[in-house]
Amino acid sequence: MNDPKIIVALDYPNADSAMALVAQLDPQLCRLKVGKQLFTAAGPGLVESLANKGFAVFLDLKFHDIPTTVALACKAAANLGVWMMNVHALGGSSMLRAAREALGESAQRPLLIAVTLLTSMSETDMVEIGLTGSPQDAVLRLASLTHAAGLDGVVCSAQEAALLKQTLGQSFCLVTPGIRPAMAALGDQQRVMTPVAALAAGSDYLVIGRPITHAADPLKALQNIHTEISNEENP
Ligand SMILES: O=C(O)c1cc(=O)[nH]c(=O)n1[C@@H]1O[C@H](COP(=O)(O)O)[C@@H](O)[C@H]1O
Repeated sequence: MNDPKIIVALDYPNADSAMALVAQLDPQLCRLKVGKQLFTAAGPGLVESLANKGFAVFLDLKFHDIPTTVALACKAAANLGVWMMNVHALGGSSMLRAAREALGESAQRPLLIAVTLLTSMSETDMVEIGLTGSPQDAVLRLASLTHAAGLDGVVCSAQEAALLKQTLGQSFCLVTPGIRPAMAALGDQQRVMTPVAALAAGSDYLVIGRPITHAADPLKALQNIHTEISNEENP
């Protein structure tokens, strides 16, 4: 498979534990996501070494700050050779545009996406922070803002994927965490979907962490999901 749909979330406390998993994985089968925990513990050197091993790396640091700071952070991330990075759409239009402009127009630039509403958030959580309307309303509003600012796509729940593809077009990239194979534990995720259902709904890439990294046999868990997806795509 040349365009792996699965992004394995490397939510590990240090480089050694992350690399122990990565040693079992194949860049033809999955991409990798480095988030706040691992990046803070292991630093940019780890990101570069994953990229040098041939993995497409999604640097998930969810930048959210004043426009100039975010633009400079995006430039620094691009210099690490990542495939994709993200910012928070809640940072607003000026921040989103500054982030996008910082990456320039080269064909080799990383994809830039924005987090809409975290998949861990329920309607009750939204009310607490003053967001009115349904999760779908908030995601559509933030994704439209992101689209208008010229970004490549959003992170959203697969539950919102069909609506976003319909409204913002097929080429707007949808990256969906909150993926749970049937019977898997939900953990802190609220708005979840199975891998096959998420792709059918319009997800372009599936971010999967604990169902793979906490499995007794992580490689087998990845292969099982991969097979399930491939069977659905090529029946
Ligand atoms: O930006 C993300 O990747 C992200 C956004 C979001 O709304 N929800 C979400 O779960 N994530 C990330 O996706 C991964 C999900 O991991 P699991 O819940 O273990 O599959 C974690 O690394 C989260 O940081």
